[in-house]
Amino acid sequence: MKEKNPWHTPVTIIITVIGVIAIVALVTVAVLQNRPVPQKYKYGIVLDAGSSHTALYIYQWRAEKDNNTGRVEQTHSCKVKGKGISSYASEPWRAGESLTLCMQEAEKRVPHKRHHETPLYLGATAGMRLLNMENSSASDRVFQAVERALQKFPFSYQGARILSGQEEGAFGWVTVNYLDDRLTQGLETTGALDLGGASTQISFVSDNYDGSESPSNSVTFRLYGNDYNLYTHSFLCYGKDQVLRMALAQQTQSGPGAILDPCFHPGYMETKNYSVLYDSPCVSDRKPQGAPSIFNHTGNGNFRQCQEVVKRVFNFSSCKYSRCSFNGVFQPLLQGPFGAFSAYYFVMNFLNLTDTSIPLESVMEKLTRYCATPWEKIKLQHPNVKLNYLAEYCFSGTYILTLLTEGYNFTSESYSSIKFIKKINGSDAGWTLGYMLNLTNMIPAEAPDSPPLPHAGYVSIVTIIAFLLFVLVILSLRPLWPRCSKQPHII
Ligand SMILES: Nc1ccn([C@@H]2O[C@H](COP(=O)(O)OP(=O)(O)O)[C@@H](O)[C@H]2O)c(=O)n1
Ligand SMILES: [Ca+2]
Repeated sequence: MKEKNPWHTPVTIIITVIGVIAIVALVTVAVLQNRPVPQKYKYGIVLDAGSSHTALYIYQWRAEKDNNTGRVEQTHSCKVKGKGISSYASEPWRAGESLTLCMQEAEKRVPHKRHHETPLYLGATAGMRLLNMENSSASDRVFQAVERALQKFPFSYQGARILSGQEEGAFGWVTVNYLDDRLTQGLETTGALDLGGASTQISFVSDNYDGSESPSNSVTFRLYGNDYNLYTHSFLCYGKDQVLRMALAQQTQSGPGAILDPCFHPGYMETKNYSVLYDSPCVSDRKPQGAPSIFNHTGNGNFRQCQEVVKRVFNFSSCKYSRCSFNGVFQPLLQGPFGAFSAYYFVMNFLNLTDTSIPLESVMEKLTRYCATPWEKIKLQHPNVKLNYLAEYCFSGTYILTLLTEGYNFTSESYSSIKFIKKINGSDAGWTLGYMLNLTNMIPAEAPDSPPLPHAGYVSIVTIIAFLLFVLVILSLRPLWPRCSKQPHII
């Protein structure tokens, strides 16, 4: 005769209730914890204070993905009216004032409730490097004025500073490879060529370069679990505007008063001021003594002769390393592909020469014809281009080809591995994005753990496991189930 255990029914009920609560709790946690957050963007603003002008860039990324794969993108850019901040050395307040319009635009573009958390950076490049060398208190005053102007805005101001040449080169390289999604994939990287008005940068990874030969040219990164040993060099004074000064300064040495310049079109003639020409540390030591205050600058449009003039701004005489580019600067063996941006793009795009599948020899022939075209004809062909910019494209194109081939040792073959680019996937190529990614720690050293399952899959699996657990609990309680609860007990 079996005696009924008085605990059977209550225990079963309690365990079942606890089980159900636990399962409901588990599923709820699973659903809530891994649920995609409603889409929310974060923003960052970088001002690129270049030697010739300042530009503002706004970047945005999804808040929940900031530590994940490359999805920071440029949403807006604003070109500051007027010249670069270094040109306001004698009236610094105007440097600050010049930024106002673009900053007001940024205030409208970034959603109001994100203003306070949006970091704002200003990075200055070669124009401020030169001003700082020439007159450091003037450069301090420019920064103070800029700082005062930027702090009036509601963003999270993170400072204004001069980037080193290495930083400028390395962050340009990070930007190009980030936008191409080469870093997360561990793919072969793209070298970066940046041409500014006052300096130029070359940065690339070369397999047979370990950084020991010239440590100052070496930058190491660990990004997404991969180590990179980057070669980078910034040539101060080798931006296209300063090289033009150097080329002119060199030609005035042969006799003051007039220059017949092969880098300018036949028929071009302007009266220029020596003091303006020599007002830069890149050329100031070459100023001839007792020269007249003005000179006649006349063009004769000859690419080959222009190339000879440009070659003279490079010094190839000594190299204490295994190999050099120019001016005794170490450069390992070139390893492509390369992306060439900023003035490289603007100039080659104007000249219709961005297609590098055209052989280098044909590019040179085209430039020869362009340089030889009379100035009057050039003006008629481009009525909307400002004349002082228009006059310089023959020189700038010649400088670019000479820098690449004679300076960096690109050959007819390796020239075709260069792409002249402005944007990659909607964002401008340049140092600004890499700079911001670095300062906001948005590129992790190690590859981020990718979720093993998307959210829906995760919820389904937890639900199935919970259900199985439930069944298991119920079955395990079977021995405790009252056998014949509906039958009258037989005593
Ligand atoms: N639409 C444009 C914009 C800039 N540029 C040139 O691109 C260069 C930009 O240099 P930058 O102001 O960034 O100067 P750095 O401080 O980088 O040396 C200048 O030589 C400008 O004249 C151009 O040729 N066309
Ligand atoms: Ca620049």
